[in-house]
Parts: sequence; structure tokens; C-alpha cells
Amino acid sequence: MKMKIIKTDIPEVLVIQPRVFSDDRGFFFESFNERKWREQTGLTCNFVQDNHSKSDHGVLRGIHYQIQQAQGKLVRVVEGEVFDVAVDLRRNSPTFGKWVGEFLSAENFKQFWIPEGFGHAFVVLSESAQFLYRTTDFWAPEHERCIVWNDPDLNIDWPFKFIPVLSEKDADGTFFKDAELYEL
Ligand SMILES: Cc1cn([C@H]2C[C@H](O)[C@@H](COP(=O)(O)OP(=O)(O)O[C@H]3O[C@@H](C)C(=O)[C@@H](O)[C@H]3O)O2)c(=O)[nH]c1=O
Repeated sequence: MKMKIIKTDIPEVLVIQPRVFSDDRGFFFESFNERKWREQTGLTCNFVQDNHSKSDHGVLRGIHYQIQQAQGKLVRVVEGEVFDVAVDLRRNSPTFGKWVGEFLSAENFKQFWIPEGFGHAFVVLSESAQFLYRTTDFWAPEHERCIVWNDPDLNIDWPFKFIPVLSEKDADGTFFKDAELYEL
């Protein structure tokens, strides 16, 4: 069975289920293969930055985006479990303001493709989680923006009841209705 690409309710947001080879030693899988990625998604992406973060249970990072130098993100989890969310912030899109979410874990090996023009956030559901992602443009702090995780218009159905742990920047995020959006 080859790597599977699964469309979500927002067709440009993809779930990638890689083929994992398990044996007595453990497992092996191609976490990224440019040729297969191009052939199976039809996308040509030039990934320029790899990021790795670790967060404790209850940490929520996001909703982040860059108004210029928009970053497409291919994300995955190598320890623990998160609920990962992509929000369509492309003003002229038929799915503008809609979100999709996916549970990503070290156990399910799923990857999530969040294209340029989307906001991104995740919350840690396990004791801790390590999160890896590749981006199609560089981090540009001057263009970085944040929408609050519990924005009333976005109305994201987060799968938790606790009070999330936020950075100061994220606690101070703007509302979707006031957000500066992309210049793609
Ligand atoms: C995002 C980023 C941060 N940093 C630094 C700045 C700061 O001192 C420290 C932590 O930054 P932050 O608090 O912004 O990290 P974090 O809240 O994890 O930000 C990330 O959140 C997720 C949801 C995303 O989608 C990412 O694109 C990114 O925005 O790392 C870099 O050096 N390069 C980067 O690319």
C-alpha cells in the first residue's frame, strides 16, 4: 500500500498517511519524498525551513500566519498526540473562515498539509508532544500575525475541556473579524 493522500472538507488541505514498514527492529518510512509528493499531490513545494518544537500537555500554539511570505506547512508529530487545525484565511476563497482539524500522533504517523493562505494552530492532548514541520517560506517575525484560538466567528470545535496554556503573544491574538489577512 503506497502513501495515501486524503482530501479534507477544505480541498486544498490534505492529510498524508505514509506507508510505514515495520519489522522486528522497529519501523522505517519516508517522511518526505519530493518526487512522490509532486506526483501524488500535484504540488511543487520548495521547503526552506524545518522546525521542531516540544510542548507540554494543554499547550496550544496558534492561530498563526504571516501576512506576507505566507508559509505552506507540512506538519507531523513524533511524540504524543495533538489536534491540529487549519483555518482558511484567503479572502476570496469559497471556504474563507472555515477550519478543518485532524488528530496527529506518533502512533498514526499522519501528516497534515496546510497551504499558504491558512492560519495554523495545534493543542497538545498527550502528556507532551514533539511537533515537526517543514515550511515553504522563511519565518518573518514582522509579518507574523495571530488570531485567538477561541475566536467566536471561527468557532473551532476544539476537542478538550481544559484551559489551554498559551504564550503571551497567543493570549493577545486578534479576533478574526479584525485580522489583517494575507497578501499572497
Ligand atoms: C516560528 C519561529 C520562532 N522562532 C523563535 C522565536 C521565539 O523566540 C521562539 C518561539 O516562537 P513562537 O512562540 O512564535 O513559537 P510557536 O508558538 O511554536 O510558533 C509556531 O506555531 C505554530 C502553530 C506554527 O504554525 C508555526 O509556523 C509557528 O508560528 O522561537 C524562530 O527562531 N524561528 C521560527 O520560525
